[in-house]
Amino acid sequence: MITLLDENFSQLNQFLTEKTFSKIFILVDENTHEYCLPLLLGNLETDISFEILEIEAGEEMKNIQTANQLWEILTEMQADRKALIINLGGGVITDMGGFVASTYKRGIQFINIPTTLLSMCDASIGGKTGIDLMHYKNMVGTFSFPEQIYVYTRFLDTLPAKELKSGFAEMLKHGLIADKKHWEALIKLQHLDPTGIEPLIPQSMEIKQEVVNADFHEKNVRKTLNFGHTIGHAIESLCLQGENPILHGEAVALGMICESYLSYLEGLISKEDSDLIIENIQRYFSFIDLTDFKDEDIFNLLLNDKKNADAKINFSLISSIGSCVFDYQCSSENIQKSIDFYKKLSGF
Ligand SMILES: NC(=O)c1ccc[n+]([C@@H]2O[C@H](COP(=O)([O-])OP(=O)(O)OC[C@H]3O[C@@H](n4cnc5c(N)ncnc54)[C@H](O)[C@@H]3O)[C@@H](O)[C@H]2O)c1
Ligand SMILES: O=C(O)C(=O)C[C@@H](O)[C@H](O)[C@H](O)COP(=O)(O)O
Ligand SMILES: [Zn+2]
Repeated sequence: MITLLDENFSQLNQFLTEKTFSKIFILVDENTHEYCLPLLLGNLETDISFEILEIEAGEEMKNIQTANQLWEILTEMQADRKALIINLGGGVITDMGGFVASTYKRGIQFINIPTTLLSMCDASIGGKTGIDLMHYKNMVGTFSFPEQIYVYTRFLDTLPAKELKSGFAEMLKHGLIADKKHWEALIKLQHLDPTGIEPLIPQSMEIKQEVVNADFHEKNVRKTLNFGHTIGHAIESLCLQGENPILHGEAVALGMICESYLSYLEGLISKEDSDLIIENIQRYFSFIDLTDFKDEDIFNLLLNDKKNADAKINFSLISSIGSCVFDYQCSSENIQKSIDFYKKLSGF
């Protein structure tokens, strides 16, 4: 289902020839419109008519208002159940487009063409679609697989460095939860650029795909993909409410620092491993200033995490580099200590 596209996009053209779609809707944001759509259209060979749907770029757009606008446009354009949505973009586009497709007329088909590192390695794979609600991350959504995922890594050539780094955080996560060798190969990279990262992308895609295949609906092992996200999502949500939103990968990097330290505090990993993980994440990611956030607000967000059950916060924690436990409950004292640890380390 994941295909690495050749330079003529022939696998995509073949797919469109074999199917009988009534119409194609290509969802882009302003940047993927400018940098990625020309390449797609230059290679697209199909008799099926298509429309371009463009939204503004950014996490702030991943909400019900945008979804509503897209449902309305599809309705006005009389999209029927044989219509196809092509999501051309990063995780915001694949999450949003997948959500709109999987709910419009109770579900039409969609394919993902990821254009960021983060969406290539993570967001386009696994069928989690959704939108944010009141700044709570991904609160409304569906589990719906795309028909196809087409990956073309040349899209990374125009991706801003900050966005490349954001995707790298999810790759580090894949190594930490499932594959020590992958982690070691990733941290060998001194500078992050598409050429250095590209050979490591297939392994990250494979880790994600394998976990999803084992537990599509996140009843058990899929929760490991959420390592770093319990605290990460809480901070990402708080930042989204303020003047300085941070990127998802930046939040995950912060979350992985706190949750690695928490893994140590809970006796799951040694201090040496915790230090090694944290030092390496720090090499790539600058610290985020948490001084404006109240601990109470962080804890309130943690209490709404999707992995929780029976009013208990369930963490996914590292049990060694390359393995992860889930549904792990920690003392409030240790959770607080892990946040204090980050604050102290960051020096703000
Ligand atoms: N569904 C999942 O499994 C999953 C997994 C991880 C993250 N996510 C979600 O993904 C989102 C983050 O995704 P993202 O980091 O891709 O963000 P994004 O979609 O906002 O893209 C990042 C930025 O890069 C621009 N861009 C995209 N491709 C480009 C290209 N080739 N050249 C130049 N600019 C380009 C975009 O316009 C945007 O400004 C978050 O909402 C996160 O919650 C979902
Ligand atoms: O695919 C998954 O499962 C993940 O947890 C991957 C995460 O990187 C991603 O950020 C996902 O959107 C988080 O999902 P959520 O259920 O915690 O909102
Ligand atoms: Zn993530």
